[in-house]
Amino acid sequence: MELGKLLLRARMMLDAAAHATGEDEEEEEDELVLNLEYCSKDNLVRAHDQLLAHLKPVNNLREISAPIVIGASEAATSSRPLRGLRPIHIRNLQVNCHHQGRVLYGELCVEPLKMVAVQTIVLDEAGHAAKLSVYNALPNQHFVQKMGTLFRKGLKVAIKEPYFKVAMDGSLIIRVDNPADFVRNPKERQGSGISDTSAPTSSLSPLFVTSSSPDQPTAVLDAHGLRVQGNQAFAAQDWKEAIRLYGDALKILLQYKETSSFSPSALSMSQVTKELVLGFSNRAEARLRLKHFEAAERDARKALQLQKNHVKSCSRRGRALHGLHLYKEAALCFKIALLQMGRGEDGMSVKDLRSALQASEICERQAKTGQYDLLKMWREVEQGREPLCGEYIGPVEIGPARERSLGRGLLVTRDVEPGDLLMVSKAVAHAEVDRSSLMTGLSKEQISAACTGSKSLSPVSSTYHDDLAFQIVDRALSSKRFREQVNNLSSTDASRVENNIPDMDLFVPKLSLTEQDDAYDVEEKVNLESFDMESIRMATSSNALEIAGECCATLWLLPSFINHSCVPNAWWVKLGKEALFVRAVRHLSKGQEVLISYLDNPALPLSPRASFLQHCRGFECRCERCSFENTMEPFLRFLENDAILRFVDMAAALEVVKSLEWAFNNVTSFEDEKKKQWLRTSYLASYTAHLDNASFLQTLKDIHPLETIVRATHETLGGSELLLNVIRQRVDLEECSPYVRGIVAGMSVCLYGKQAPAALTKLVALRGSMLEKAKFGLLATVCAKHEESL
Ligand SMILES: C[S@@+](CC[C@H](N)C(=O)[O-])C[C@H]1O[C@@H](n2cnc3c(N)ncnc32)[C@H](O)[C@@H]1O
Repeated sequence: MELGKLLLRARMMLDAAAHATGEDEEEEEDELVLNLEYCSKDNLVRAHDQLLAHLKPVNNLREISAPIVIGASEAATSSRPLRGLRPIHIRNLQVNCHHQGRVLYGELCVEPLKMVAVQTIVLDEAGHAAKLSVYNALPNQHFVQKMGTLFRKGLKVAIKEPYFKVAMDGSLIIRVDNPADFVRNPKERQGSGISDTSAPTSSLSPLFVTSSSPDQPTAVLDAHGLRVQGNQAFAAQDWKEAIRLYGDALKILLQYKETSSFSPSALSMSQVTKELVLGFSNRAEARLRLKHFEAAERDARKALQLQKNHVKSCSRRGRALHGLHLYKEAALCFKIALLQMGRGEDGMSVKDLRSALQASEICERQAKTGQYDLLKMWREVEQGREPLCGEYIGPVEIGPARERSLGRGLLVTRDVEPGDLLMVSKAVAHAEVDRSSLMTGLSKEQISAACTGSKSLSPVSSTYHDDLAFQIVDRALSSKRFREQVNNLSSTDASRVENNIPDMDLFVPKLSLTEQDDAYDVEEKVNLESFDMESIRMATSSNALEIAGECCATLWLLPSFINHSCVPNAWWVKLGKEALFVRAVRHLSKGQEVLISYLDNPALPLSPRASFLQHCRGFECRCERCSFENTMEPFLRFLENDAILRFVDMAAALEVVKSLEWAFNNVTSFEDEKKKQWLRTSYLASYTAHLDNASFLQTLKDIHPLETIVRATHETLGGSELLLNVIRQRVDLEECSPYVRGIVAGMSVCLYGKQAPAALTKLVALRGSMLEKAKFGLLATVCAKHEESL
């Protein structure tokens, strides 16, 4: 006790002296030394040997089963590579200090003894000694038996970022919590004397390569330490760090296995195998959290190859296969896991496994039949839950776009009817921004652009795309198949990819068991030449769907081949965060290209449509509606000038409608019936502004406003959730003509597929109220802010 106090006092005096002279820590080192009496080898060794003699019977009997203090570390653990750590001597250690960026090189100079931790003494190259306690180093009886070898007298060691402290008995010790910080036979210090630490190291973990002939316990011990650290990172939800640490542990074990294959010791190999199973299985779980399904599946499969009854790995493989839309295979894994349950494996719940199995079976049915209970699913979304939804690929394939310059497109492989489901796709990346942050710092211009729907609502649009790109790159680094899928998406210029029509097989769920993928795990060598961050960012900004009303952007793979048109023949509806339903809204003949509107609201005039596509998707639309409206630009500009306040000014809206209807009767270029419908759709907001205004309806009685706009919208867009909602709120459908009721029913089928009429009416009502809450709620907030700022 006295020894420690004395030493502390000496330390404090030296600290105070150093502060008084204003020296910085780097230069203090040579003056600030411990009282050398307390790091004399002879004193420490004598005391240690006495204790060892006293405890010898116990240590010899190897009966010590003191608890392993995993995770109970007082000091931050390090396990940084040796390369880059600067050497430090015992005499320069500071009490209660974790010497970051430093490494202590030395040699063990006593036989170890086992208390809660392994106790030994380290002698540094300057001839000073210190007590050393290594925790968590003997995780089970097997290691306890090997203690004499693992901590043998004379062993050269390196202690990374040493933590020097006063022990419970008042003596000073170096405490190591993470066994990976205790390096045996460090390569960098095989010479003698302190030199700088720039010795080259291989790309493999320094823990492994530093052992010139890796003995098994050393390898397993180091790997175990890294896995424990991986578990700590996992508990802190640092999935990427956990993956890295588990990966380092696996590298050590795999290399050991390879080099020791000629002289396997049964016991040590089973230890290595056990560590490998846990390493692969835990890494699979961390990868599942990041939705890196390909790599997670691979890890869980490897764990199962080593131990086929490992229930956790089986369940993890099931979850990964489910994420890859291989529902049948996933269900099989859950069934096997359920069969294996209760045979010694803990930490798994039968209930969870059963519900995972049920989920995969439901998705399997959906994926096979294309039948979904939409009402149930939407209700779940309304309650904030992500509905169970399997991916479905219907009658579609990738092919050349109808216009060469548009590159590739998605074509139907058979005739389809309005309302037929073409596909249900699950997102590969999703990014959201917090609405409150969105509202602060918006300029007036951004607010009015948001009100007209002409631009991304968000001034942080680029944040979405960065976020999406990071998610994609991370997953792609661990999967060749995913890399290929992403590499095949168009970047902003579709014409560059016009001749590259990828095989549909690449986008159909399939298990990739290629050796090459496995090599990425071990070597971490990924060819990034055609896969840099910038091209991924381009691909996300040109393919992700940005939904202003929900403050989010999402990327799907196969739907990314669908080109845009302001007169679409298909419609997509996002259900929850991840599922995208694509339906035909017209009859399409086999081989015809599927065209969708990328706009959240395509019932807008030319200029906001063009501005949105340019701003958010980076292209100028060449569809027939835009081409026509471009030729009418001067007239339309005149309308927009008049209608600048059309969202708040009823009179202006009426003027727009009157001018258009006048032009349809008097200007020859507007005679074509189809073009009239396009323009009415472009000015839908002006028409609907007066839907429940009797005098307006009277003024335009010649054109029957309601009939006119439902027909125009149906013919131009197929369906519009916005219009259906306006009608639901402001018009009594029972009192409308059968013609209007027929078109409204037709639009509902286009949007939600063929359903019983009662289910369709409920769906329209449910979606209407949800849209109001989400999109109109947000727009109302933006408009209120706009009014405030006026
Ligand atoms: C999501 S991708 C569609 C698939 C793309 N054509 C391909 O080959 O991969 C979007 C890109 O297609 C092109 N594109 C789609 N619709 C277009 C349209 N109506 N007018 C002009 N370019 C269009 C643009 O280059 C846009 O950036």
